[in-house]
Amino acid sequence: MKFIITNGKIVEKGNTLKQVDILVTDGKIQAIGKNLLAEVSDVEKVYDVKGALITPGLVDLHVHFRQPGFEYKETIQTGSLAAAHGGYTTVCAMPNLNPTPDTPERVRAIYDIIKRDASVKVLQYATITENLRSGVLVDYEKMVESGAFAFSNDGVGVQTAGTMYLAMKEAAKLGKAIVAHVEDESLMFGGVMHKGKRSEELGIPGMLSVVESSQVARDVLLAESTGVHYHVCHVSTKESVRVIRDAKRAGIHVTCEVCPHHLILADEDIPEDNATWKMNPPLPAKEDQMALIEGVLDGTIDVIATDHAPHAQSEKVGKFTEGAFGIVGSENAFELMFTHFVETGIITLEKLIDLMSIKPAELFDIPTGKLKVGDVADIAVFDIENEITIDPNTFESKGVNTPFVNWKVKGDTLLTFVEGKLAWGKEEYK
Ligand SMILES: NC(=O)N[C@@H](CC(=O)O)C(=O)O
Ligand SMILES: [Zn+2]
Ligand SMILES: [Zn+2]
Repeated sequence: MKFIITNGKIVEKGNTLKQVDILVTDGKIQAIGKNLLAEVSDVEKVYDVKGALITPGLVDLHVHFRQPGFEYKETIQTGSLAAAHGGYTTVCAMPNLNPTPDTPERVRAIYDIIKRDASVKVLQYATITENLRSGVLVDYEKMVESGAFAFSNDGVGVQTAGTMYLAMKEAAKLGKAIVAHVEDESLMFGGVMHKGKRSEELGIPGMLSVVESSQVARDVLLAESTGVHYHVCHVSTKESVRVIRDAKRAGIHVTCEVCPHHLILADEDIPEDNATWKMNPPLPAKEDQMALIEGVLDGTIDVIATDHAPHAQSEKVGKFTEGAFGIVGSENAFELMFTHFVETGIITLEKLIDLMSIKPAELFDIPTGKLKVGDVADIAVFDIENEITIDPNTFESKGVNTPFVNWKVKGDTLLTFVEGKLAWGKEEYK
């Protein structure tokens, strides 16, 4: 298959936009240049994107696809199509499933579904411990042999230092990362939103920041001791940012991600006691949000990940204490970040592409196209001119649980190609 994307814009080093055409042949980028249409024959399809932005396909280190076990919330098919709709070409799926991928057979069974159903490249995490909650480590070597991408107990924190230490030793031996959901359950005291002025006003049980940050502090020292690549999921507090900054200065191999919702919303934006705004970690205080932005700017925070966490509507209605933790993220992450961080001048478009595509792939050695001649054609095309309104009716995900309904954004996805195959395309391009 040979096709051309014409009249696109790419971002070059130094954040300059350049108008180009891209020629894709047999899944690879064959040429990037001007007027390619005039030079090339036997092109089977031309996508005229009329000045839209072309980026390397986005890479999401953190999604929940709910299969097996919770297919009513999402499946590998719907979740991966949602990812493609968001411009993602590679995503990493968390293991809080039923059964959890804690044996090689279970990991392989998930890859069988991925092969059959997925629209984008899906990499599956194995659990750190059997069944997430047990203190028993999985067989790290066998899990890696079966294709496990890295190790995470996302959804549940590793409660004892001893278990985390032994897990890190095993992962380090194999050169694999420990990707940590940091949550000390002994400090939860029933909290369901960030503890502060807003939780008091709303009368909702508050969660202390040390629930997260005390485990980050513990874990960076364990990472130093074991030499593992330690990656912190969904960092949300100023104390975590400070500890990670210090750990990086000390030469510890720690990386971390932040979610768009923690950068864009704070606890004071929660209008009422409604589980729409409930996620873990919770929407932080304004000063945490400022520290997260500072962390992105100074490189303490390495990447943006969505933590796409679909739930059924019936699980998200009602009060904070009643609803499930989590919001969907794949389909709006780029447009929210573009609108609230690039258009406002907080970061450059080049930096956003780095945070959402280049850096996550680099940190985890994920083979993916970077929009260079010879690379696999992992490509996303976004309309950054026209404003749209976020409407869950347009979602490919089964989950519509988002607090961003009716928000006006720019950066709507037009096309997503995975290894040269159209994974998602707006009606007019099909
Ligand atoms: N983020 C959430 O609020 N929920 C996630 C679990 C997690 O990411 O910790 C989920 O699986 O629903
Ligand atoms: Zn988590
Ligand atoms: Zn998660």
